[in-house]
Amino acid sequence: MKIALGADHAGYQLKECIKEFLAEKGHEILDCGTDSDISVDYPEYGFNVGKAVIENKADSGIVVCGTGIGISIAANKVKGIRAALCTDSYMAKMARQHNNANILALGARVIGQGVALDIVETFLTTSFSGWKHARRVDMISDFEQRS
Ligand SMILES: O=C[C@H](O)[C@H](O)[C@H](O)COP(=O)(O)O
Repeated sequence: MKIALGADHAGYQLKECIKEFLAEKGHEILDCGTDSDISVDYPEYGFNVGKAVIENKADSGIVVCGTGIGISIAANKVKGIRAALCTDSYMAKMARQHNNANILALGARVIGQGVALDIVETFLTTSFSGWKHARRVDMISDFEQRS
């Protein structure tokens, strides 16, 4: 898979760690920045990853900031993006099975590295269940299109 990664300064270290983890598993990485832990503004990186996914430059995206909140809000402003902030593997599983999330958001100041990598693994290996969940996700997409 090709995965777009983005983070602010607070998420930079975890992004680098995820990058290494994904590369070891043979995934292709599209690094949307930031490239150091010098203070930056998270919205830019959320928008960049969101756009990369919507423009099919990546199959899926991962965004990281201090809490995962700001960067997920930003990514969700890109039409068609369903970014899910997850703090454990169960949430990651549900984000894919029930919500067909196309971006995973993580909080580098909230969870440890081991938990983060478990979440990433679960997110990337779980499929959307469809069925009644597709109807609900379609309701969100329809609302978004009408807005
Ligand atoms: O939701 C926002 C993120 O958690 C940011 O990473 C955080 O606000 C950055 O804070 P600071 O600029 O104080 O490091």
